Amino acid sequence: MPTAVILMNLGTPEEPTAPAVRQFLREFLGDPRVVEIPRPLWMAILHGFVLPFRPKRIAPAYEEIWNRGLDGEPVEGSPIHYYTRRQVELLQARLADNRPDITVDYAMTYGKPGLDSTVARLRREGFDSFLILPLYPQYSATTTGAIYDQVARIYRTNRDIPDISVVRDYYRHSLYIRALANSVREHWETHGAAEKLLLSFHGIPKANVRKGDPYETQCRETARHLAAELGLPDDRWQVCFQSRFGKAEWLQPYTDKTLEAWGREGLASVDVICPAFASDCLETIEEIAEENRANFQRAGGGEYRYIPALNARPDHIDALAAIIEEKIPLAC
Ligand SMILES: C=CC1=C(C)c2cc3[nH]c(cc4nc(cc5[nH]c(cc1n2)c(C)c5CCC(=O)O)C(CCC(=O)O)=C4C)c(C)c3C=C
Ligand SMILES: [Fe+2]
Ligand SMILES: [Fe+2]
Repeated sequence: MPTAVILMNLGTPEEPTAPAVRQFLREFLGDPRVVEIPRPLWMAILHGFVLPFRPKRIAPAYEEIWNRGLDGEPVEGSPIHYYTRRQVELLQARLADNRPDITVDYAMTYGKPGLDSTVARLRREGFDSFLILPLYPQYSATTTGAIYDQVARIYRTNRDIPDISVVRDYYRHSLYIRALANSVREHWETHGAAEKLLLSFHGIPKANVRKGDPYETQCRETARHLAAELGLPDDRWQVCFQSRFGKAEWLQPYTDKTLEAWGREGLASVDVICPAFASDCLETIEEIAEENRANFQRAGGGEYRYIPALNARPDHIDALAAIIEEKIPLAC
């Protein structure tokens, strides 16, 4: 049976302007999976304090990365959108020979194109079987959980329900770990290995983990597998969590505080990798490759090198293809 694979990523504003960022944040931060503060209180905060101010502050950061990836690499539009589309093209080409039964497409959890409209279009094209591959190696209710909600909405609003399955996580898939390890080794071959490897994962509130979100465990396991694959001793690497939002306590140690402390201690060099991001985006390019570099060096640190996300690397495409083929066995 022909199956449509839908890669899903977080999403991004339509353009790098305050109104477009506001529209994106309204949808994203309005999702109860993302912010679990009681609804009436959060709606008052979101509409009274966040949406009037944050878009104006964040739009210039989007402007910085728009049409430019890492080190000014030319990309079209927002990097997360660009790399997700590249992954679709490369996966389709990679699967073309062996798996003509599989078509690859994409959707964003927030912003465009949405899952509803992508599934509706593919159904008009004749697909009734779907595999959704969230580009989040580590499951969190705040990301992958939100995608399950959108699938549930499709079930709820269709009479003739399509067959949809979702890849819950792939944080310990051997080809994902191998692709991460290859990217670090290649980086070391070019630049030499830094004193420390910092593995920076997107954070979530600590309370979410206390209530049962397995994200932290999966991040720490990813890190252990990667360090083992690299043969890196425990004193050479550290897990941290970035992109804290709001006043509540998030997973620790925080990436920015750790880098500032290492800078103050005079660390001569650090390599930084972000294994939770399948594609470079605002949070890796602007926050990690630029802002945290400046903070580390201002505090007294030495060389700071960001190792790009797996993006369009052939070994990343191989890993995604293997995950898909394991979920959609060839019909005999
Ligand atoms: C407010 C709560 C947030 C949670 C929880 C959260 C979890 C989370 N996010 C990602 C991946 C990405 N987040 C990105 C941007 C982003 N994230 C938040 C907030 C939370 N994220 C905000 C408000 C923003 C927008 C930028 C800003 O205003 O600071 C992005 C980048 C999107 C882009 O356009 O490039 C990604 C990717 C993960 C993996 C995760 C939990 C595991
Ligand atoms: Fe986020
Ligand atoms: Fe950020």
